[in-house]
Amino acid sequence: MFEGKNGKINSEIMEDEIGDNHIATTATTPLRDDAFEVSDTDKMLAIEENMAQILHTLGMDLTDDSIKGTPRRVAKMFVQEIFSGLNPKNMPKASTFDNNYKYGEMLVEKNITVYSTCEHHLLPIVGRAHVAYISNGNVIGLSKMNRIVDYYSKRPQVQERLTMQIVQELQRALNTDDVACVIDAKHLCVNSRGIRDVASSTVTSEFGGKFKEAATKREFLDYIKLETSFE
Ligand SMILES: Nc1nc2c(ncn2[C@@H]2O[C@H](COP(=O)(O)OP(=O)(O)OP(=O)(O)O)[C@@H](O)[C@H]2O)c(=O)[nH]1
Ligand SMILES: [Zn+2]
Repeated sequence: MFEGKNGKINSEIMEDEIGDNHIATTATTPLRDDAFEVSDTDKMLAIEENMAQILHTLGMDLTDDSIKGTPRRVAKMFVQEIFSGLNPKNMPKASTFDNNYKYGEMLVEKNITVYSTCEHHLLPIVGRAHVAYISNGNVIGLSKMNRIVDYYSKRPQVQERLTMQIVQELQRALNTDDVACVIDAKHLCVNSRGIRDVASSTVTSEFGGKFKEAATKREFLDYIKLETSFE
């Protein structure tokens, strides 16, 4: 289930396999069919070579002490850090438990830090995700929600797809449609170059199941407005 198949990975494949269970798979990362045929080590070697070529083309002296390690550093950072969510081996285990205490209200995990990378310019996307679900018999470890956000963030992304992938993965893990996500993030490609609007941020949302209903949506949006401070 962790093999690439028609450019889809991990949960995207599983989503297809459970067929008409609940949601349509729409938010898939565009990957080549042979994306998993090259090892991480070989990917890093190829990226290092290409990055050295880019810096050389820009006129940089790659024998300089300060930048001679840069191609390798960038390759390692791409594969093992900022794009590590492309490798299904890094998919967090979404441990779920029975809802023994019969908690029946929504659970909101808010202010989850998002560090992602815009796939159009390869510049950072930095912001907050707010995720909620209503249990259908299962509950999930709180930190797993943060980990799922982090995993899908560590891909070249557009914010719309990131928002939908988080919801889809939680719907799969919790076996319910009743999941929602709002992301508010700054795109450095908008803030620091191009239009250079440093003030603007982008809000995206995905509301599944009961969260499409006005009262439930309102309750979620009200919770995420709470200013929590424990200092
Ligand atoms: N929908 C969407 N667009 C994004 C996201 N991140 C970056 N973009 C936009 O992608 C677009 C790419 O447009 P292009 O015209 O091809 O690129 P560009 O010439 O660099 O555009 P400017 O940024 O306007 O200078 C830009 O408008 C970006 O702001 C995202 O997460 N979602
Ligand atoms: Zn961009």
